[in-house]
Amino acid sequence: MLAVKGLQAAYGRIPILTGVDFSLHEGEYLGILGHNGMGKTTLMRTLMGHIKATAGTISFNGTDVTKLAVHERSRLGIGLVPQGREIFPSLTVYENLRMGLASAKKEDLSVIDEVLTEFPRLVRLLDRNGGALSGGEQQLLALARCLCTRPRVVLLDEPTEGIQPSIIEEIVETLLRLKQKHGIAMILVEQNLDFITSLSERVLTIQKGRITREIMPADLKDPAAIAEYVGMATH
Ligand SMILES: Nc1ncnc2c1ncn2[C@@H]1O[C@H](COP(=O)(O)OP(=O)(O)OP(=O)(O)O)[C@@H](O)[C@H]1O
Repeated sequence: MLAVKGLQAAYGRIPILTGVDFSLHEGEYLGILGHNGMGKTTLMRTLMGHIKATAGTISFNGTDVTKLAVHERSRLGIGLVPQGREIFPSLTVYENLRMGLASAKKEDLSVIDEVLTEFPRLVRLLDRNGGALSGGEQQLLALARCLCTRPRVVLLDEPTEGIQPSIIEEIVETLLRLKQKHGIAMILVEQNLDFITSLSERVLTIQKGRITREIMPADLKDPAAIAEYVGMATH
């Protein structure tokens, strides 16, 4: 579904992605684990088109999207839930969801109702300002807003950052439901080992802007082994 080959990206003259290679299968949940500053967010933003690739290719369902604009990738079915969530704090939950329709050719409000069936917690909060939600509720809103673009692959950047464990559980359940019911594929970038292992079918590790290891599904049952591979503490 997604094939990334030799992908490079930089901030000015500073290279950050130094040759990323991986592929994602239809409907797959793929985890990417890495320490701070290893290039996870840069990778997600380059896949979405917010950062220009300096070399390499990104192909999505057979189309080369490497040079396409963000809205064009969005229309093809790539969606990003950014790190930090980027909720509009002074807009209501409903208005935030409506922003998710902005890249569509024609605004179809029924998409919001459809998406909300998977987010019962948000239905009770539709008139509340985004800024008055908890971190976990904002994360659910950011995910729901992304789904309003009707993506076939969602790029989810550090969704558990600063979020209470009880709502992390709800995010996990929501993501599993999306996979089972809608077959959406997902790339999950995380530092939370438990979260990533409970959702992913495969996990890749990233170090200094390149993929260094693929952790097989059998190994995902042993978080201690994974922690050792990536030199991380279990959460
Ligand atoms: N706008 C920018 N200008 C210059 N350098 C940047 C910029 N954004 C990030 N960097 C640098 O690029 C490197 C990779 O950053 P990136 O945010 O992709 O890492 P990350 O793996 O997502 O880290 P984290 O887990 O802390 O979010 C870091 O060294 C960071 O300081």
